[in-house]
This record gives sequence, C-alpha cells and structure tokens, in this order.
Amino acid sequence: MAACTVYSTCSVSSPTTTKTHFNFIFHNPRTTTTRNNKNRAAQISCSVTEPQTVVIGLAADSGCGKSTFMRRLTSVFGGAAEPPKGGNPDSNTLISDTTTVICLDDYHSLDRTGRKEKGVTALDPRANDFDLMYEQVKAIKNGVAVEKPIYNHVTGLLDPPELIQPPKILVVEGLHPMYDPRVRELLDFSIYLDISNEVKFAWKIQRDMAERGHSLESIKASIESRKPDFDAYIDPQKQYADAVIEVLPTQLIPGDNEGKVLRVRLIMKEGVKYFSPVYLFDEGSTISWIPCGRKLTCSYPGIKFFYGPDSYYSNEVSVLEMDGQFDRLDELIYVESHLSNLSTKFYGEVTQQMLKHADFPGSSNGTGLFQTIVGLKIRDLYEQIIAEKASAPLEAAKV
Ligand SMILES: Nc1ncnc2c1ncn2[C@@H]1O[C@H](COP(=O)(O)OP(=O)(O)OP(=O)(O)O)[C@@H](O)[C@H]1O
Ligand SMILES: O=C(CO)[C@H](O)[C@H](O)COP(=O)(O)O
Repeated sequence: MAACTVYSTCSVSSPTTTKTHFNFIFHNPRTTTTRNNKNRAAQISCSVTEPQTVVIGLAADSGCGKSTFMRRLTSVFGGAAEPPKGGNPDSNTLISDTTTVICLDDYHSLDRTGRKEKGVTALDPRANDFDLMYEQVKAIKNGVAVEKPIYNHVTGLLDPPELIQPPKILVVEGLHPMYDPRVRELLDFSIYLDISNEVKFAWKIQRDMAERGHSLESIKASIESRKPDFDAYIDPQKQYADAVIEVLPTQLIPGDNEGKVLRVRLIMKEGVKYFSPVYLFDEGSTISWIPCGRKLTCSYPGIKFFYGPDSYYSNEVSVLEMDGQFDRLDELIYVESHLSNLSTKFYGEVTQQMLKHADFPGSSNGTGLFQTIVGLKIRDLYEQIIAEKASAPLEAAKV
C-alpha cells in the first residue's frame, strides 16, 4: 500500500488505560504501536471510519466553462491552482492549498487511436475505466494517495501515472462524474454546467476558431458527431446534480441568436445536507425583479431577475435566474444586498470576487455570478463538514 497520512478515530488499550477515543495521524492505515500520555507503549488499532477529503463533482461537456469555474472556486479559498510541481507538463491536474482538481479524462481507457479504431467517442462509457475511477476517488476520499493515470490531450496518448495526495477538497471534473452510481455516491456535492446548444456553439466558435484556428465546418462537425453520445451519457447526469447552472439565449432580445446576452438559471436542489439554496427577497416566494434604475446602470437590453420554487426531474428545487448583463460590476453590490443565504463571510464578498476576476469569461452575466455563488456554497459546505467531524470525537468521548 502507498505511504499515506490517514486521520482516523482510534481505540487504545494498554495495562493502565481502558478505551479512549482520539484523533491520530499515522502513515500506514493498519495497526501501529506508539506511546500514550504516560509514555507507556500502547497498542492502537485504527479503522478509517471518517472520510477526510470532501469530494465535489463538476460535470459538463468539453468547452463549457469548467476551467473558468474551477479558477473562481479556487479563488474563493484564497489561492491559485497550479499543475503538480516537477511533474508531467501535460498533466490535467490543478493543485492549490485547499483543492486538488482532477480531470476525469485521465480515466479514458482508450487513447485517441484506440477510440478511432473502435469507432467510439470519449463520451462513450466504453472508452472510460469507471472501476479505476471509483477505486481511486474512494481511496482519496479515505485519505489514501493514488497513482492516477494521465490522458495527454496534446499527444492523445495515455502517459505514465502521477501521484495524487488526498487534499482537503477533491474536485472531480469532466464528462462523467455522476455517470457511475458508485462514484456518484462518493460525491459530497455535485454540479452540472448545462450549456444550451446555441450557446455552446457560440463559445466553441469563439475559442476554437479565434484561438485554435479551426474552421467553422470542423467545429459544426465536431459538435454534431458528439451529440448522440452527449445526449445518451452526459446530459442525463444533470438529474443527479445538487446545483445546475443552465445557460440559455436571452429572452430580452426577440429572436436573438448571437449568444452574447445570456439567460442563466441556477437550479438548486432542496433538502441537500450542508446546502441551503440562495434566495431573492423572500424564501419560497415567486419574484420577478428588474433592478435597473437609479441604483443599477443598465444599457439595452437591460437585466431581469427571477426567483421561485420549481420541480426538476421530480426533485423540489429553487431557481434563481438572471437574464442580461451588468454594465458596471461595482454596482453588483446592489443586487448582492437583495440576495440571501449567500454563505459570504462579509458584506460584499460576491461583488469583490466578481471584481477580482472581471477578465474571466462570463463576469458580466449570470454565469460568472452563479459560479461565484456556488463557489461560496462549496466553501460553506466544506466548513460545515469539517466542523461536524471535529466535534464528533468530542461527542463520542462524552458518551
Ligand atoms: N461564461 C462564459 N461566457 C462566455 N464564454 C465562455 C464562458 N465560459 C467559457 N466560455 C468560453 O468557452 C471557452 C472554454 O471555457 P473553459 O476552458 O472554462 O471550458 P472547459 O469546459 O474547461 O473546456 P475544456 O474541457 O475543453 O478544457 C472559453 O475560452 C470561452 O471562450
Ligand atoms: O471531451 C473531451 C473531454 O475534454 C475530449 O474530447 C476527450 O478527452 C478526448 O480528447 P482529445 O480531444 O484529446 O481526443
């Protein structure tokens, strides 16, 4: 077994002690011998009972804003994410003080040539190793380091593995974080970025044509060839997500097909442990709000918010919607002051985060706003889980 650091609850028995519970850090999750507080040798048998790494799933198709979301999330924790130091320069992993983001493309079981030979896309479950994905996410969640494979997007080959140490928060992002029920079960919170076809097309053109030199025809062909597998294997995962960020064309400009102004909906599942949905004005009511006027500058076509209860794949949800875009990001504070349950640590934290990353895609519309809010909710969820675990041994000791 790989060397690792495991935090767990242990029972101690020695000639002078009866059973005591305490938190202990050890480097091999079996049985070890140490000294108790009276400096006597004590046999300690430990079982890994409490998962230590909080696991977040982020699902979306390629080019739908996962990397941008990850940069916003990492920033909420106050750090920048970087690839593993001294490792494979084509690694897909990003590490910060609090978070490690692994890309599930690393569990492709077929490389680019293999997929071509077999006539399957990367979205097809047959091109992915879900057994290994499950084993490794479970191990990390339980505090055990793993040797994770690397899928090299530059060469299209499977490279030698890299060591992933258990972080405080593990984010598994990619095409299939909620596809396999065993992996899904390991997620403490899950998010789906649901980008409508029209918007996905506009973003792809912007990136792949402007930045990567692809032709319009090849972009269209790539989207079309992925669509059947996207519909079969990726899209259905949204029914399992705790939060969905849905990105649609605006309704403020009749017949708009430019994809520049967006209608963005944050769909939040009710009754999820450690997650209380954000609301506008009054929780549970239905509200339509045009904030433009004296306190918020809006040029054409303006901004419209909506909030209300709804049902999504038979689940009770709350929906917060923003159509339009901000002219002046500093005025976002006006909107922020009307939202509740934001899990901010101080007044104006959402606005501050948005201003900090004003150059990220989507900063002037609901994509940036809702990604920032979900980032704050994940921080809050993490802090609640950690606080609960910290108090668990004390409660057990009292008993
Ligand atoms: N909120 C947004 N508003 C406008 N454009 C966006 C937004 N988010 C992403 N994009 C566009 O989509 C491109 C891809 O974004 P990003 O790299 O975050 O996606 P990704 O899902 O990580 O992509 P991939 O899986 O291909 O690496 C960006 O370069 C940008 O052009
Ligand atoms: O959908 C994808 C996830 O990002 C990629 O298309 C998939 O990983 C295959 O990669 P490549 O384009 O290198 O063949």
